[in-house]
Amino acid sequence: MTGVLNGDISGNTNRRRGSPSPDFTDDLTCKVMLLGDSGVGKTCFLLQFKDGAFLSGAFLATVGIDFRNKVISVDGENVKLQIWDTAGQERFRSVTHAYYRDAQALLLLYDITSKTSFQNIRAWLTEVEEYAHKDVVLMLLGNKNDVSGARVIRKEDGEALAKEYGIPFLETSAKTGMNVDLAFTAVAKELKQRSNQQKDPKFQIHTYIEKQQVKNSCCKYI
Ligand SMILES: Nc1nc2c(ncn2[C@@H]2O[C@H](COP(=O)(O)OP(=O)(O)OP(=O)(O)O)[C@@H](O)[C@H]2O)c(=O)[nH]1
Repeated sequence: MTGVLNGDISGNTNRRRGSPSPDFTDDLTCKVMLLGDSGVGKTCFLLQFKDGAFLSGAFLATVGIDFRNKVISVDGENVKLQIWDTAGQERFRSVTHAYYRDAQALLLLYDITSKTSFQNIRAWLTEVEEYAHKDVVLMLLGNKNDVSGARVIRKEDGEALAKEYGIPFLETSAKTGMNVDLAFTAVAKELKQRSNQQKDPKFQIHTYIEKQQVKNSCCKYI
């Protein structure tokens, strides 16, 4: 929705290019990239997480790539998420490819009201395989789950596709905020765990997401 065309705006001038490892300064810094077709809701998803706000109204496609930072507390430690919002439009693809290599996590979004955006997920995963680091943390997100009347992709279809690729899956809504924090927290926990294996070696992103979803659905009825 917003957008600037940036060069290296990471601020991490001393990082080796191509390394997927999180940075170790005072806090852990992790680069997370949002991917998916134009209009699936990447910018709104980021703004909901960053500011707790939803921008409805006219849709303005992202130009190139944009980023926002947010520090969250994970198990008592600060994790700085540097979140890159990419343009979904095909014409910016060569710009965004250049950034894949530095990302430690990729959130791949489709729109549950758009069959094309779901069908294109396989193509996005091929790009991920080609341009991202092999150890990147990946998550599939079916966004716009608030628009139940216009749904064309069943939750089971999203789950099945994610299972086929062995990646975690969530349905989300950038409008209501449903599972937005959970997606980023799960990624931050996974990256933190990778940075310090001894502390919580048993952490499993799939299990964490499943447990949190059960917890959230139980809380609705309390
Ligand atoms: N109902 C509903 N609408 C959403 C949601 N997320 C985004 N939208 C709407 O979908 C449209 C596209 O959202 P954006 O966030 O700009 O999409 P994008 O993926 O960033 O698009 P590009 O920048 O072109 O890649 C906007 O009109 C948003 O208001 C959601 O969760 N629910």
